[in-house]
Amino acid sequence: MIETAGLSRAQLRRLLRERRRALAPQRQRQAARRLYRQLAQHPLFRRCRHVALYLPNDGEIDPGLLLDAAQRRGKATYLPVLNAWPATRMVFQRIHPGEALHLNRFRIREPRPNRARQRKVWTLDLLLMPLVGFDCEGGRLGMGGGFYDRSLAYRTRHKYCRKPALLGLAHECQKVDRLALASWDVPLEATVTDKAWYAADRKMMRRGQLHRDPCGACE
Ligand SMILES: Nc1nc2c(c(=O)[nH]1)N(C=O)[C@@H](CNc1ccc(C(=O)N[C@@H](CCC(=O)O)C(=O)O)cc1)CN2
Ligand SMILES: Nc1ncnc2c1ncn2[C@@H]1O[C@H](COP(=O)(O)OP(=O)(O)OP(=O)(O)O)[C@@H](O)[C@H]1O
Repeated sequence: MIETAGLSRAQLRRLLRERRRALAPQRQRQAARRLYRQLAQHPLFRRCRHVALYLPNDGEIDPGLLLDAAQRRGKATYLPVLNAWPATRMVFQRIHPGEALHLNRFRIREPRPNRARQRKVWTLDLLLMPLVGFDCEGGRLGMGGGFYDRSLAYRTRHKYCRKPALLGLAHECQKVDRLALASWDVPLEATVTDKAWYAADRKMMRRGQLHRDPCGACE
């Protein structure tokens, strides 16, 4: 496991991105299958009706099998869509199997913006987030654009809001000893890797319940 002491967020991001990009295609496929096995039968995934995922980029662990399973099971599936530059907003838009995609400004595939198919993030049940790095306490390091942080900023105002459940997805080799929380960081309920679940509240997590109380303002 990487020790973060003495490393800046930028240095850590570079190191961890190199690590995940270095995984051979066969290792990536194996990790994706293992990730699927970790999550597909978990109550948080089984019960969710509206789930946002991502299409893998830059060596990220691939949630494609979960996307297929969610669609087969009749769940509504969403992908992140960036608003046109210079806007810094990211929204979640429903995606159907076989839908045409284009490349966004970071060359990540996403659906063409269509307001009618977008859903407010706090009305989703489950958000599966791509991680660059993570710790065992819900700490998360992303690509550094602040897109997920800004989308989730409402959670710092409504601390007891439990929607959506936030699960980070990562390769095991992206685990670090400790990530300092910035004031805008929203902790994850858990991170799921190809090997294990890392949750601050393990018992609740196994039962598929979240440790937060419902927030009336956000229901
Ligand atoms: N698969 C996936 N989709 C996603 C995200 C993600 O992390 N993974 N995002 C999560 O936020 C958003 C895109 N965020 C990004 C933020 C920064 C960079 C970035 O720094 N990219 C370049 C350098 C910048 C450039 O080309 O202008 C790089 O690769 O270094 C990429 C994506 C939306 N979609
Ligand atoms: N709620 C917010 N409002 C405005 N700016 C924000 C907010 N949250 C984060 N940011 C900005 O986003 C930038 C990136 O933050 P950080 O380094 O934590 O990225 P990250 O968590 O790795 O990225 P991401 O959220 O895209 O996965 C920071 O410079 C911060 O100022």
